[in-house]
Amino acid sequence: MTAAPDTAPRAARSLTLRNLHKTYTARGREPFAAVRGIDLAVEPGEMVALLGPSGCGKTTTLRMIAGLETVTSGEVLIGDRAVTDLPPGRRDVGVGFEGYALYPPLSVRENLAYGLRARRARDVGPRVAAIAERLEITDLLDLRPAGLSSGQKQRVALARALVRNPPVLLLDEPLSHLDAGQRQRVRRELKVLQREFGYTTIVVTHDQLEALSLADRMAVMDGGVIRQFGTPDEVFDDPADRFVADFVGEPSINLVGGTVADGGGAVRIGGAGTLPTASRARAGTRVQVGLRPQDCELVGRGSARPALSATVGVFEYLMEFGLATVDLAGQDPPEAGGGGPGRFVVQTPGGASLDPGAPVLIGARPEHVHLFDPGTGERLR
Ligand SMILES: Nc1ncnc2c1ncn2[C@@H]1O[C@H](COP(=O)(O)OP(=O)(O)OP(=O)(O)O)[C@@H](O)[C@H]1O
Repeated sequence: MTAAPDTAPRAARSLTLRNLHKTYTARGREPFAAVRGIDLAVEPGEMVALLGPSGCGKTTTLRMIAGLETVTSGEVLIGDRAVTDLPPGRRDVGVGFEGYALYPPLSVRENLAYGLRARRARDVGPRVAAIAERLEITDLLDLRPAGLSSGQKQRVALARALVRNPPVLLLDEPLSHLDAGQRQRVRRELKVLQREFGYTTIVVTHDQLEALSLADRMAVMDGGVIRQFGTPDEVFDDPADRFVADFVGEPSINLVGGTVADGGGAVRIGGAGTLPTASRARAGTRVQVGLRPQDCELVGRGSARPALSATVGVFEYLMEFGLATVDLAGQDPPEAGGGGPGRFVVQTPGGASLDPGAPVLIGARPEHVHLFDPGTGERLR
């Protein structure tokens, strides 16, 4: 009987986190709860991005999954096997972390082959050559790590994580040191490899575009908890709260104070006018209104649609689309230099151009007008 070749896709495994906590305790310092109860169910072969501001606990979470950090409480399961207390080498995960040791005395080729040899894999040479080709590091194979740039080291670290076809792959900012062109190519290759081999993948990133383009679903974290877990579309179009609405999206969502209009279904924004909303918040409720630049629609004068009156401040032409910064009518003047309370950014279709000083009317579809509690940031549905 012939054994299956080493390069065959491995049966994908699920990855489950159950009420995961991490409290750092250092002598002479207050204990610090970096991760405060994370539940996450990643499907076999799925790619999930952990996204969130610096210090929100992304790397700590990844390190606990890898076994590089002890777990204060909770469970990590790969498939149905609890791995919480296993050392990293027995978890069957591939790790591509920044600065995760490449062995300095070994060449890049030997670094890539090392893990395969340790597992008595076959076809070591061809497998190393194949992954090197795909990550554009063939010409680096005979160099030692010390002679590599940070971008080159990053691609070698990624190749080393991928060459084993691990059932679970953990990546921390895998493309951060690459230049724009290379980042795009390696990102695409990573996605192709992931589809081909079916590794269940968690990728930590600061970069929203990276998260959007790579991930099947994303978990938006803040303060050691997951605020929302969903597809990029769900998170963008249906944010769980103001934090998620504000963190995800480029340019940022417009936020302005308003009051739910008589009869509901619309929200009044000072003297600027009203917008329709799908929220069922009660008439008279004071709210914060969120509307994405991409969801703003320019309304023709004389239209009966509810809309906000504004004046164009600046217009930036960005080829495929334009960005107009407008001042809403009847609002407090915006703070000097920054987006004040009455300032909106409006994305316009390519080809359209708006002159500074021009009056405009901004409308939106009701489902795009999100209302939040001004104090807690909770979504008012
Ligand atoms: N070994 C440690 N001892 C004490 N506190 C730590 C330790 N490692 C991390 N922290 C703290 O835990 C919090 C979460 O850190 P973590 O590195 O997980 O965040 P992150 O979301 O990955 O941030 P970044 O995007 O900046 O890497 C931070 O406030 C950090 O200062």
